[in-house]
Amino acid sequence: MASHNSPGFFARQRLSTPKQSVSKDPDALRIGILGAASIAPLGVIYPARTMRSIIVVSVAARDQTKAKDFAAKYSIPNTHPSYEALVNDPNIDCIYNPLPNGLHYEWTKKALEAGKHVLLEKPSASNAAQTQELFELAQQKNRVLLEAFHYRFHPASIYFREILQKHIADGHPIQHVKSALIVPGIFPPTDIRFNIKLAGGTTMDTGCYVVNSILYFTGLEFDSVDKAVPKIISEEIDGKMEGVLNMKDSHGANVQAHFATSLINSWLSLQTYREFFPSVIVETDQKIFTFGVFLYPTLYHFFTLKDKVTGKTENLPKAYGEGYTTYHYQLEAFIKAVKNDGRDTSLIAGWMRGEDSVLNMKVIDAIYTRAGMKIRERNSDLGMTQALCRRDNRFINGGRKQKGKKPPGGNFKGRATYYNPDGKGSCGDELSNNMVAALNGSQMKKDICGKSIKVTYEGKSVVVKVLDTCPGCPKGAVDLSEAAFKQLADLDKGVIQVAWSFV
Ligand SMILES: NC(=O)C1=CN([C@@H]2O[C@H](COP(=O)(O)OP(=O)(O)OC[C@H]3O[C@@H](n4cnc5c(N)ncnc54)[C@H](OP(=O)(O)O)[C@@H]3O)[C@@H](O)[C@H]2O)C=CC1
Ligand SMILES: O=C1OC[C@@H](O)[C@H](O)[C@H]1O
Repeated sequence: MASHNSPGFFARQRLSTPKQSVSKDPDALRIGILGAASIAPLGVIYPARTMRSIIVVSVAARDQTKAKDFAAKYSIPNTHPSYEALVNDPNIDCIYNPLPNGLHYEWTKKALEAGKHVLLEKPSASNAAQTQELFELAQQKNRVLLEAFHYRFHPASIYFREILQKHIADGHPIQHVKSALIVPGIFPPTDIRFNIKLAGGTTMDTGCYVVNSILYFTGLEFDSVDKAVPKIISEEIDGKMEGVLNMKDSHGANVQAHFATSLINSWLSLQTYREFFPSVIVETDQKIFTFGVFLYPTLYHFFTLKDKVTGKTENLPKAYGEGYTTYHYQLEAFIKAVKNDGRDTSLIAGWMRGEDSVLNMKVIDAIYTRAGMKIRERNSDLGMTQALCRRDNRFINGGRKQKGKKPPGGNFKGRATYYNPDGKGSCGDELSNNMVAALNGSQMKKDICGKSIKVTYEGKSVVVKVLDTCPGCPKGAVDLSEAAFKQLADLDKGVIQVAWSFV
């Protein structure tokens, strides 16, 4: 497993983006790609170039010119005029689905119904009920369906899991787990990750890896979400999520797993997450195992093992294998499963079974519920959800119309969250006073700047000055400074339902 003879950093990067394709076997699997997605080259196109057993035959995009340009750029021989045409092409064996999350269910279902094997990007669907349905259908159709948790197939992940599981089997129970994936704010606000209609949110996007790493490496059983604190950046979109999962070990003992994930951190603030970034830390009665950079082990990774008795930390050898990417090892595993007619995947190291995908989504659903947020829904369900939200908001605001320049009177109800105000708020004032709030975009007006509101929760009240706007917060909502929120509830609660009025 040690990496003494494995390729160095630059050789590994060259292996990630091969320019030429090897020649293909006559019975090579024929795979088509849904959408000219950014992840498609790394996810499938480049790894397929190094394998005789698979050929990328076509891509379909909503706009055919885009599909043709993409095909030309990546030497894909064909395009299809629509997603529908691609999944129904009898000359295609497998489909790669890297569409936005909210379209995973619909197009995977169509592909399975058309008899295709599917490599499906993470997270598998918008919620656990959809995932369950997809895997039932795959079983019914005897097709392979794999959720693309690529990191699991890399030799480094397999090694880390093996040494950890051996230590547990030797009688050392897990006492605590911590997993985090903090991505700096590299995606624009228009990105699919911030679109509720496409089932966005950081818990869906990066959080799904964090949840998966806890389940996969530790083998602990999920019990419940102890706490989930979101940073909501627009309607139902979590830019950050932190919390604790209650897990159980094989003896029924409780173990807490801390998780943290974000899509909006600045590069600088990554420093504060250095101890996590992006890593899995597992503490047993005797040792602390760390797998650093678990998600991108091809780029770089490290393993440390700290002895709690001696306090000594040992660096374990790295495990780059032949130097290929996580996506390469994943595609090899997918091909193996498809070529194995019995569909026995039990011997494929790292394999993500249907029940693992369903559980992963159940944990994500439970995190959203604990955070007081909605679980993600299918695209076509969204019309109804929004209608319900509008009704809720009318109720929250007592049906009052807010006209004119005067700050609205009356009593309001809505969601309160908290943030760390710094610099100037949208009113132009320094937010140095701790007892401040940002009012939701719908109710915030210029002449509200500097007005005080009294916010009440479970018999406790706090008076705060409105100096800022929370554009993405729903009507009725207030985003309180951390200091103000603390006077009403434990920060662990993250989201509370409050009543408030102008004073
Ligand atoms: N495994 C991994 O390492 C990674 C996985 N992912 C996952 O892959 C998926 C795609 O991510 P990414 O490649 O970054 O996303 P992109 O936005 O680059 O690609 C998504 C594709 O979906 C298609 N699409 C169809 N309907 C819509 C719509 N309404 N709005 C926007 N796009 C639409 C577009 O295809 P068209 O060409 O037809 O217009 C677009 O190319 C996500 O599920 C994400 O979680 C993402 C990055 C890394
Ligand atoms: O690998 C990844 O890292 C960044 C994420 O936003 C992306 O969707 C994910 O798959």
